[in-house]
Amino acid sequence: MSLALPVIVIGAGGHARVLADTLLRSGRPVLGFTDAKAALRGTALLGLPILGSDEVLESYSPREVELVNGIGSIDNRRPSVREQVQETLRAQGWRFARVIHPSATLSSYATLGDGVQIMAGSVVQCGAVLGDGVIINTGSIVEHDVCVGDWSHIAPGAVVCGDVSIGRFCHIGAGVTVRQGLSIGDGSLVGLGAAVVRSTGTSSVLLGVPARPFNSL
Ligand SMILES: CC(=O)SCCNC(=O)CCNC(=O)[C@H](O)C(C)(C)COP(=O)(O)OP(=O)(O)OC[C@H]1O[C@@H](n2cnc3c(N)ncnc32)[C@H](O)[C@@H]1OP(=O)(O)O
Repeated sequence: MSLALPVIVIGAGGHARVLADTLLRSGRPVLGFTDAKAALRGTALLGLPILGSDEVLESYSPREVELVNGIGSIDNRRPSVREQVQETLRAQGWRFARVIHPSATLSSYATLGDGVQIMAGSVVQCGAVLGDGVIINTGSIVEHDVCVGDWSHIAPGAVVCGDVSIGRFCHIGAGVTVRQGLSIGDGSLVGLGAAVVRSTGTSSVLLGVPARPFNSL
């Protein structure tokens, strides 16, 4: 992957704007955003054009441009639009760039999947393994040897202590704390502010301090 290639951000919502802002701050050229809403075509965000729907990508070559997935995720619903869009475009030959904010502290001994996004002020410590499409959002902490599975989102201000294993397609809500050494199963949702003190199985919904399973969401 060439870091010098310009990028197009897929989507034009809040997450997309934060990513574009981060890319510009990193000195990466951004050509603009895609968005399916026809009315937005030709308008601008952060001084960058909304180019049109994803069909506009036909005018560009994957050899000359990379993509950034600007579609956020706020829950554990599957299939997520974020994942579907990226996998569809990847199958067409597009590469998804990683986005790492210059203020993030990222260990050289962490392992990053395709299209990982590490936002402002976050910390990822040595031995961490982040899967494809993972978001480490603003000001969150991913401690040593944590594994975060593909398409999971660590929301702003969450703290994941050492040796935790988080499955694929999980949402770890804003301000959550996860005790060291625990496992959180694939497809789980931890509501904002929770303190996770026990491991959980797949598709769990956990709320509160200490976090308890919640079955009616
Ligand atoms: C950059 C960004 O902004 S990234 C986004 C970061 N945001 C997050 O991480 C938010 C994660 N989402 C949450 O925590 C949500 O509150 C959810 C998913 C747990 C629940 O959302 P909804 O399904 O809309 O549920 P709703 O708000 O209707 O609440 C249902 C019940 O659960 C309670 N509840 C909701 N969230 C929580 C929570 N985090 N902890 C404890 N109780 C909660 C509500 O009080 C309500 O209880 P009631 O029925 O007794 O009144």
